[in-house]
Amino acid sequence: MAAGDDTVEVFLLSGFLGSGKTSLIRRLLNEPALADTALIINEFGEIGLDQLFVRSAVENTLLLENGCVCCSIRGDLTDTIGELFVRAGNGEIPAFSRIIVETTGLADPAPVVAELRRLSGTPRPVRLAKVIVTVDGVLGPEHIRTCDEAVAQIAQADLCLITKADIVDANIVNALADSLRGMNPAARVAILDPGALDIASLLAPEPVPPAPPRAYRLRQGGAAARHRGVATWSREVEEPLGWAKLRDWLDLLYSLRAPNLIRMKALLNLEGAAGPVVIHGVGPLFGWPEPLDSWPTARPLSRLVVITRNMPVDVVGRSFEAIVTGHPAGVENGR
Ligand SMILES: Nc1nc2c(ncn2[C@@H]2O[C@H](COP(=O)(O)OP(=O)(O)OP(=O)(O)O)[C@@H](O)[C@H]2O)c(=O)[nH]1
Repeated sequence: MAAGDDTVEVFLLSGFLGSGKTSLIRRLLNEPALADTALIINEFGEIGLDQLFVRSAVENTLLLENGCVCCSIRGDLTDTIGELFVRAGNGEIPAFSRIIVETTGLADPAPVVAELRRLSGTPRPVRLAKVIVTVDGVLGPEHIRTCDEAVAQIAQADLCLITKADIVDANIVNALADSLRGMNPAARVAILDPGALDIASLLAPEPVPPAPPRAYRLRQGGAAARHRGVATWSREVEEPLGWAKLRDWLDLLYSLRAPNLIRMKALLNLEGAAGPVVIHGVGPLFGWPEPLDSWPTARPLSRLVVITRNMPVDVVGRSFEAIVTGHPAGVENGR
């Protein structure tokens, strides 16, 4: 917020599925300097998980549900920002001076930017401060090559932030940075430091763009509202799940369908585990299961989300029921 000004700054955080948006938010919200931040999370799929992973900000967090902010729920963002003001006014949530909006990993930020610029009538002025786009240091080049959504996000960025530089060769990161500068010369390109966060640099206004963005062509003619071939399967399970069966299911899914699996995330209530366990799949890559200290849900509960492209999503649900829960194949449990 500028000195002497009660303007609320909005930071729009976009970036392809699994590129590190939620991880960055978790780090940002651990910073005392950002305590006065409200968070709006938009997730693809019917069961949201990210809000559970951002525990420290939970009281200041609102979800944008029912679809992707760039296509199906335009206008809802305006309403959600209004709701933040109402809740802060009622004392239901702490006062805030900045808002971070996390889009889905498939969102085209352009219509969201347009909506934020049109925003009026709020109790305090609201101003879009900048668009930050996370770019996956490992899979970014592949996303740029194959996914219009990733290209549209980079094109809208004021700041492109390369993540996962801690697990990629520096030459690959530098080549990715060069290609981002080529795609959007108006954006600053930075590499996210896996150690200390440079908050000032992340949140500071970006300098005047050195050159207008170069025209670029999307392979399918645009990203917003298209998300072609994308489908989501999500499932909640009350009873604890067996890790061996889950692993068998994941092995089967990933050995047969890896190219079609663009994102998988799960909060798991595993038999014999002391607490919740989180697993992430980003493209064909799978991370180690990560234990959480405590349940972010009211009671232990597994939540799984799988996002696919160009594959019938019922395959995911049927194989899950057959291998993991033992319910007969074809029972409609997925949502
Ligand atoms: N090594 C490493 N892993 C990272 C980094 N950032 C994110 N990850 C991992 O990448 C996976 C996906 O990270 P998220 O933060 O959930 O990605 P996201 O962009 O919020 O994902 P969606 O909400 O599905 O779009 C997780 O396993 C993270 O731990 C990073 O800078 N370095």
